[in-house]
Amino acid sequence: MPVIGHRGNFARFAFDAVTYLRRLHEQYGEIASLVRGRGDYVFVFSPRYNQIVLTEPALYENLDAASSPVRMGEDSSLRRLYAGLTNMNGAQHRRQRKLMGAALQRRHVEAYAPDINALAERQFSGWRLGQRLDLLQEMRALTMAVAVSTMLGLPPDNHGRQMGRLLQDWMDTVFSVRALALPVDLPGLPYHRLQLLSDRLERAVRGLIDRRRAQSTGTDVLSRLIRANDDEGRGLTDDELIGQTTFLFIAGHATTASALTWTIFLLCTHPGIMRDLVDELTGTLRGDPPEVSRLQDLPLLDRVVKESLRLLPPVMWWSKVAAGPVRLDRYPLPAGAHVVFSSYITHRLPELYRRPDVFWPDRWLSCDPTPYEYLPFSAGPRTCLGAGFAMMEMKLILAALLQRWRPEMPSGSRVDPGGLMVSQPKHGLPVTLARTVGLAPEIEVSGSIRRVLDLTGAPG
Ligand code: HEM
Repeated sequence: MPVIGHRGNFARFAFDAVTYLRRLHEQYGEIASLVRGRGDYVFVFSPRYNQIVLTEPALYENLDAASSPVRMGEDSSLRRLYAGLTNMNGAQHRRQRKLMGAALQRRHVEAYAPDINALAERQFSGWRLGQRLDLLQEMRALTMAVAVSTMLGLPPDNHGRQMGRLLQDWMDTVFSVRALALPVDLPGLPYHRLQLLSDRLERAVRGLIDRRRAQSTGTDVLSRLIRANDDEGRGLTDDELIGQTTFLFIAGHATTASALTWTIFLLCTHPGIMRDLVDELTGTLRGDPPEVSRLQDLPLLDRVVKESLRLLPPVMWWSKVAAGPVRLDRYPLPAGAHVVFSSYITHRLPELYRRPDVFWPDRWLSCDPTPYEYLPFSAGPRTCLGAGFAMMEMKLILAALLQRWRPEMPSGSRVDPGGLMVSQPKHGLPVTLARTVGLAPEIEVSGSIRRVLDLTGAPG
């Protein structure tokens, strides 16, 4: 671009990632770079390239403190809070992933189902017929309550809510463009606020770790992490626990809230599928909260969730960094090159998914993609450790919500996908609550969602 050069491309990507990625893919195909002739920012879109980038974590690493755009001091609270599993590599990552994997084993995760059901019930029983609410806000509040309860062992009110707000505030600030653009620690500037917030959050998380250590029997993820030991009998240090606790909270709740919101949006715009799903839920569960063992009796719910994560994946793109000079297929890339891959684009390749822009849960009756063709949770040795948790949480919440309420969007609602990395409707999702019986009306939606969603109906 004139004057601003490649920074212009970067800004276009940052302001509207989906449109930018779509254009790049349409124009250049399965691989493209941010700047013609330079390999320091590269975008890949096909399963073949996804596989190359995701199977060799020693060559394509995750962004750590050194490669992160966030500036942080060597011995700072910000650096310790930032040291979550996703921001480390090599032996350190392998060791800590094993310990986290032990804490997030399936049987431990499934034991959280009654807590999730109770929190969902509490939220949905407070709603009133005809009430208007923003479903995105509601889903955020609910997934945050689930995160503070299951990850940290805190009650959803008072202390839990305060801790949740502090974590959320830190997360919003650390990834804010203003704090990134001007990393100067002077009173009044956003970066200074980030330092103060980091000190406060670190003190709060340390206090929580001390209390959980003293209890020694907790079943929340933090308590299990504290008790986890590697082959040599070594557990995580307090500093390591601070990074992992913060990351687990961040990883777990905004993503799941986004996925739930998009799923409800897709159901509102497809009343026939909503009706079939409500029939399946009420026919099987008869109004009861779903026990985890009954989820296997809800095949349409499974297809709806899978299809929603295909069409509107919460994490639209993710990136890796070349550990040294590498050859990506026939292209030489310098050390430190960023390689962005996008589930969003891969999930819309017509050679993999027929009529890719259509919400069509029944495609999953016969569709069986490889992990590099369907990757809402990434793929390979660094795939999301909470995928099982997220799938269970989404299904439990949807089953509880749709047995009680039918959210209806006002016809003509404007929906624009937004969010830099975690996708969500820019202006929330305003809905009115109707009774679950009967068929929802057909509605028209406007906004840029129309460019990425084909509402003409599933193939016959
Ligand atoms: C719909 C919800 C979620 C989505 C879409 C999602 C997606 C992702 C993605 C794309 C990654 C990056 C993987 C990579 O580096 O290649 C990731 C990593 C991770 N996620 Fe999730 N996630 C979700 C929910 C959760 C939950 C609920 C938890 C915790 C209970 C969780 C824990 C993690 C962890 C620990 C990692 C780091 C793995 C590693 O670096 O080895 N995620 N997730």
